[in-house]
Amino acid sequence: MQDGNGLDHLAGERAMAQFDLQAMKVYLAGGQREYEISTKMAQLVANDPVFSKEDRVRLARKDLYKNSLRKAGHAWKTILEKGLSEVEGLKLRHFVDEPTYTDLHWGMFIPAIKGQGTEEQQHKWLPLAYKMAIIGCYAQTELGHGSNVQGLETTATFDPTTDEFIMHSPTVTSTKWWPGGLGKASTHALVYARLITDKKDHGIHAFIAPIRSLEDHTPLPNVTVGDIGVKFGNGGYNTMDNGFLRFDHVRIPRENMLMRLATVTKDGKYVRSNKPRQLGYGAMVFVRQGIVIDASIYLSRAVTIAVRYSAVRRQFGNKDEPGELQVIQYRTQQSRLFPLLATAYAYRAVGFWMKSLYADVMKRLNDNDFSTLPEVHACTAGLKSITTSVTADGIEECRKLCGGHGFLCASGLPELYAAYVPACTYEGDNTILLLQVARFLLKTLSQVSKVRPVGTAAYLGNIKQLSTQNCKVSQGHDWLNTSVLLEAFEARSARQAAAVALRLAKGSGSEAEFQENTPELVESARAHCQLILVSKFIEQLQTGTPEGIRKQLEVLCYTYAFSQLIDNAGDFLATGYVTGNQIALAKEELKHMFDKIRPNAVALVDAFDHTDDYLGSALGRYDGDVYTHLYKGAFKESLNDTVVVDGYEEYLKPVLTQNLWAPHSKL
Ligand SMILES: CCCCCCCCCCCCCCCCCCCCC/C=C/C(=O)SCCNC(=O)CCNC(=O)[C@H](O)C(C)(C)COP(=O)(O)OP(=O)(O)OC[C@H]1O[C@@H](n2cnc3c(N)ncnc32)[C@H](O)[C@@H]1OP(=O)(O)O
Ligand SMILES: Cc1cc2nc3c(=O)[nH]c(=O)nc-3n(C[C@H](O)[C@H](O)[C@H](O)COP(=O)(O)OP(=O)(O)OC[C@H]3O[C@@H](n4cnc5c(N)ncnc54)[C@H](O)[C@@H]3O)c2cc1C
Repeated sequence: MQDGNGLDHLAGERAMAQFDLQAMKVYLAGGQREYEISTKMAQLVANDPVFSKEDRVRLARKDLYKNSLRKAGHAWKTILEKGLSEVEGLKLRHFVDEPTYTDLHWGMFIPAIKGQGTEEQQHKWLPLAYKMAIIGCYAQTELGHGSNVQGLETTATFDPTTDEFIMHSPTVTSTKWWPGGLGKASTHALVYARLITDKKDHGIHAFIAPIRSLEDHTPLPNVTVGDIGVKFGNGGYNTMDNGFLRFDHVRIPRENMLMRLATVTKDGKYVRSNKPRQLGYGAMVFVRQGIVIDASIYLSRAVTIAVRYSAVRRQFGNKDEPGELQVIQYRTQQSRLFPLLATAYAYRAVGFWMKSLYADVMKRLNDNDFSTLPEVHACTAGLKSITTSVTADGIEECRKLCGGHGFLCASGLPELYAAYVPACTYEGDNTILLLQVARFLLKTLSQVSKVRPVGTAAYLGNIKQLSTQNCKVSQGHDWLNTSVLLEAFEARSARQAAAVALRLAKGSGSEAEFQENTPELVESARAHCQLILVSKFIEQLQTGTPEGIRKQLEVLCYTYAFSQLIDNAGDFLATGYVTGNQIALAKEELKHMFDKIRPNAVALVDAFDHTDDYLGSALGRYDGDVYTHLYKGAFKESLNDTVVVDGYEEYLKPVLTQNLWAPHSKL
């Protein structure tokens, strides 16, 4: 056993680092100011006992939820008392590190009002929401429909005699089901419902419905509301009160319909604005763009745990070296772990770019320029899908990389997975979102001779060239030319999209044919998104990365790109752009990259700057003192509260003392 005397068991690893760690920390934080805020908020949370994460996986649901309410209330009080800025508040929430009702209030309720409310409505609702005098949630999904938003059943029928909407849940399947914060905390719900005026159905619109009394928090008359039940895993997403909601002819004022995109007048006339109705999905675009950086953060946590532990853990050995080998020395461990490390870096770089993409589209929308909206939708939907799927799988892979100890909650990995994996479903099921990207690609290709594709789809403008010329790589180091690398990803994506588009074009255009081709459409969407990820990672590196970290970032970028190339070799080969030999050369280059990462691995995860408090992992501790803390941790287990277990007298003793076995027994 190691000594547990506060020594840095990873000091030798850290001494090998070949880059400027501090500069990397600042880069990953998004700048010096962000880095300072992050450090300050991490300490603030770690030093406040109310925010302790201890025992989260052992608490019963009621206690877990109450504790989460306590933390959220305390966080809000801290924000007000310390006068924290918006960025500081967001960081504070980040380090508190558990899903709670305030996420939906700030993350979806408020953005939806901003995006879909008129100025007058914003003036009415936003001040109340900003001071949290009301708590809002985002009630879109129903028991019967989530992905198919147009299929929602809740109705909002206008009654001109009273100037009100009647909110109603006509069927069991129309029950709102899943909205976070709805179950127990919210006073108001942003409800997506079918607007009906004069017996005419105008489709889905957004309404603000009060659901609980502001006096005593009881549900308002004819509102049935509650929590939907325990979810996957211990702790994890169970701190959130995902809820159900039914309306029985509940009346709300006409002004509670968000009317920026469409209006209902006092006399019941329905008037559409000239803005695209897709702006009604704006809150989803907002959250999806933020999910990419979140993916990087979650993946980096799992990778930090797995890298540090792999440097501490020793198994077997060889004739050439004394003692057992660190498991990080094994090529198979490296080939599973280092691409995930590189992926966490890639998603960070792309996440920064997504923020600028989102800022750009918002600016354009304010100027009534809707031209980039389809591309931004495809981008946010696609990257949300890819990054969450890879991250969820990556956390699970890191658990396996930590062997048996990874399966213990003390590793921090089971809870991390439980908290993260719903990201593959919420904000749009990942397959549904890839199909949206595929539709965008088909549309872009169908117009390519008339409309020059822009932004992330610009390469489709070169479809002829990309479809005819082949990869020029003849030696391994040819792959280190980023233009060559990018062209491979462009050609593979363009060819996959063109192949499925051609097949569809030859058909009758029926929905059945489209359905038949959805697996290929999803693959082509994935190829397009992988291209975006590789190209934006490269682009970010080429725009002013500090000298002290550039080399390492380049290594990570190649590692990411080569592992994508190899993992998807079947697709690359099938398009005919690359040969088997070229893939083999990329494999060799990837191994060279692993050799470059190896001495820097621990420092590269240190650069994510996750505190021990935030990681909550005995395996991922900064000092690497894994075994002492696993051992100490066992004594916190409630089964060990007594030496002789509760239940011994009733259930164990009889087994041990009554001789129930009989010779004729079949046992
Ligand atoms: C500790 C406490 C601290 C306290 C202190 C407070 C401090 C502050 C804390 C702040 C915290 C903030 C954190 C924020 C994080 C937020 C966390 C969020 C957690 C997540 C919870 C989950 C929420 C949800 O899941 S909400 C529900 C999401 N639902 C979906 O995503 C449904 C998926 N379905 C769809 O998106 C659509 O229906 C779709 C895309 C399938 C299309 O359906 P369709 O019906 O076939 O198509 P249609 O609607 O007719 O449209 C076709 C047309 O429109 C284009 N389109 C579609 N979508 C969009 C879009 N989003 N934008 C633009 N365009 C779009 C589509 O491409 C078609 O175009 P054309 O082909 O050109 O016609
Ligand atoms: C933790 C969590 C929090 C959530 N929070 C909220 C919230 O705050 N507010 C809110 O409104 N909602 C929320 N949701 C709901 C969430 O947005 C939906 O669950 C999500 O959009 C997926 O929809 P669905 O459940 O209807 O899945 P379904 O669409 O029923 O998907 C089931 C399966 O069918 C497949 N499928 C469906 N349609 C097609 C198709 N056309 N082609 C091919 N395959 C298809 C899907 O890929 C999937 O594999 C939350 C969900 C979770 C898990």
